[in-house]
Amino acid sequence: MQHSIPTSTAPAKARAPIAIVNDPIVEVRGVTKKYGTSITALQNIDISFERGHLTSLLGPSGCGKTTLLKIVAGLLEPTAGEIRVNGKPVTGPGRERAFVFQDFALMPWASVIDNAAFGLKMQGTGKAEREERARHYINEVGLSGFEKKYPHELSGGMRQRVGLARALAVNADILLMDEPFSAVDEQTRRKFQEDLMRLREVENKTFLFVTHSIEEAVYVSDRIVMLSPRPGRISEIIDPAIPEGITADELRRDEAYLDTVERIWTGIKKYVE
Ligand SMILES: Nc1ncnc2c1ncn2[C@@H]1O[C@H](COP(=O)(O)OP(=O)(O)OP(=O)(O)O)[C@@H](O)[C@H]1O
Repeated sequence: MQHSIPTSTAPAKARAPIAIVNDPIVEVRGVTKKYGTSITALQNIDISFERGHLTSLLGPSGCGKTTLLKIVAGLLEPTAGEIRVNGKPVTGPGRERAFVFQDFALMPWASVIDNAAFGLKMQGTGKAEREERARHYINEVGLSGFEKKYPHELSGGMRQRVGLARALAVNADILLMDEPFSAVDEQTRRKFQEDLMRLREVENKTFLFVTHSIEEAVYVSDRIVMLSPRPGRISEIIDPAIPEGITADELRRDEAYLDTVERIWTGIKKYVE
């Protein structure tokens, strides 16, 4: 794991916290998003995301996590401000960004390989090449042998892996994941978290990841961006600095881990009735 930056920053009252980023791949500049006239989902968000890192967006329900992810994906337009990816303004979805939906958005009538190859097909990649790439990533996410199966023949965890294979196959640099683990059981979730961290190392991707789970965020993230609601703003930035090579069991007893989980919970609980 690559938790290189020490735990940092204190909650700022007057100004939003600023994260130090050496090599930004995504820059969010002064982004405000209003829905209609009465809902300000995000207000003046400034944040950069480090290339090759896994950053989690965490915060109470309704603080704008999904809205921010969709704006970065180019699926939603900000009311004010802009997003830059590799220094270029975002005007819509792009090849360098892949969105992994909460429900994995698989096509029920298509086999695993066709689902995994779907993004490539949309990009106009020829059949032979897209099947080869899809097979490679099906193998990478541990689904070899299931190429000809259909989504209804798979468990929730397996469907999720197909969604991830599809996102990896288009070779996007940035994977935007909206609560990718919410629909699977705890055991599958843990296995998948480990796989995700391995993939990040092997594939050298940048992950932006929305989660509701504090423990998950602290476990998998290089950096956690905490949002507060009404209107959504950045309230705190935390770099968990979990020791490298630690097992899941050791982690749950690790003092730094427990302190970070507690600190985040203290920040969130005032919003939870
Ligand atoms: N299409 C929409 N129209 C109107 N309001 C919306 C729309 N989408 C989101 N909102 C509102 O904007 C705010 C932020 O929503 P968003 O889904 O981004 O939050 P979230 O932090 O991802 O929430 P959750 O954790 O519950 O998924 C909420 O108050 C939500 O009700």
